[in-house]
Amino acid sequence: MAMTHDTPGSTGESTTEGIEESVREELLALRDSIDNIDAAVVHMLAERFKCTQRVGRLKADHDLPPADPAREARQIARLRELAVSAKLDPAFAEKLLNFVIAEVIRHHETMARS
Ligand SMILES: C=C(O[C@@H]1C=C(C(=O)O)C=C[C@H]1O)C(=O)O
Repeated sequence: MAMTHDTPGSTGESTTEGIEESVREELLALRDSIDNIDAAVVHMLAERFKCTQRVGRLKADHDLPPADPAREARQIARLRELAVSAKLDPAFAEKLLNFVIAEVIRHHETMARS
């Protein structure tokens, strides 16, 4: 899953110059909320990885396999249902979860080797 994109804003120019004041205010207010949501996502992911690191330790100590495909299938089915009820594209929710799980499994594989 490609998680990067071009970032034209990273060179310093802003899209909020030269636009109507009320539009600019609404855009800035929405961006404030987006920044808060992004911060929450980072904090939630950090907590999730704290848990998965502990799972990885348990698995490494007890010679359990890094991945559990049956568990993943249940998580994906559940997340797709949650996405539908939240009006989020379930295919996107599945891709995102798979992306996170792939990283977790990579960590668990590293822990199993050490
Ligand atoms: C965290 C675990 O290890 C792996 C990672 C998972 C996850 O990130 O949710 C789920 C299943 C496993 O493939 C687990 O087995 O619970």
